[in-house]
Amino acid sequence: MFVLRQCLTLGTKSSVRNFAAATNLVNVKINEDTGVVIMELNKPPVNSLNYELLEAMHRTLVKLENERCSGMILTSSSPNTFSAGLDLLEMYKPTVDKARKFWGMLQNTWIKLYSAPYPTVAAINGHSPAGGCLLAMSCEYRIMVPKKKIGLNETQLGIVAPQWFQDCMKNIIGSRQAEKALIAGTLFSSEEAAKIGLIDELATDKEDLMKKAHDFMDEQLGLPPLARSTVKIGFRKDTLNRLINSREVDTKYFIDFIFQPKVQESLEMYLQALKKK
Ligand SMILES: CCCCCCCCCCC/C=C/C(=O)SCCNC(=O)CCNC(=O)[C@H](O)C(C)(C)COP(=O)(O)OP(=O)(O)OC[C@H]1O[C@@H](n2cnc3c(N)ncnc32)[C@H](O)[C@@H]1OP(=O)(O)O
Repeated sequence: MFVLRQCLTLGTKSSVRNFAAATNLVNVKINEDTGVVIMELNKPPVNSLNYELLEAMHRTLVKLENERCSGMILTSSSPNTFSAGLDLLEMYKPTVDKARKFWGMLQNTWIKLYSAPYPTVAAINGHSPAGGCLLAMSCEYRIMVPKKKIGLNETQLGIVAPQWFQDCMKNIIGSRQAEKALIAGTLFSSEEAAKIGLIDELATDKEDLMKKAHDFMDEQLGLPPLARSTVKIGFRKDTLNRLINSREVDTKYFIDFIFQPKVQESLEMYLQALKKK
């Protein structure tokens, strides 16, 4: 398998097909021999998750259900950032309809990614705060380049990581560590994240990152797929059902929360600080 993959990546046998996407917000390539898909987020400069990017991801995940997808590696085309998390402009002075549509698409995308039956790896090639961390945590395995930041930092911005974001973290690093990290809104360095198990492996550089992601994929492809996915979904179903059974309430929390004047003030100040950087 390793030799086959090397041949493919070195281009001696080109069986990698671009996956026709309706937008260029995600680049999707499928290796027709192995069925492994690379989904690269491509919304410069920092892959902030707005409605359009989430919709492109969601559409891809739906499409993959009908393709011979054996596994998916999620990464980013940005040189420095995996994803900057939710697009703050979606939460700053939106209309109720726009905010509702945005949140619904975030929920849709997360449900698809978290419940994907095939193996999923986050190849985290840059910073991954808040919603970026959620995407990474929704994959089964996380590998990260050195000296970047990852975590659910919402508290530091005066907002709150929703229950399902929190559940994902708890499932990975345990309740005590998650409680501390969520209350403080900690952004961990890649090295710290590896120590507490928020990421599974540290890569030395981007090349090593993709090699390690393919290595993990090769291991998983050696397992009986039905048994593999049944165990995966068994572990994830409580977290999934908690959101699926309360989507409307979760949306109402979001809307009520972001329309508070204090929250809008915090968002405005944070956006200004980011622009001034
Ligand atoms: C009872 C229960 C109640 C529940 C209620 C729920 C309430 C709401 C829940 C909301 C959950 C929120 C989740 C989120 O994901 S919020 C977003 C958090 N993200 C961040 O804090 C990251 C911010 N960005 C950065 O720190 C840096 O940009 C980064 C380290 C990622 C990259 O740094 P770099 O130096 O490379 O790039 P710049 O900072 O110069 O940024 C480039 C431009 O991009 C703009 N930018 C950055 N991040 C965002 C973003 N998240 N959204 C929109 N725009 C962003 C930045 O302003 C720069 O723009 P300009 O080029 O125009 O200056």
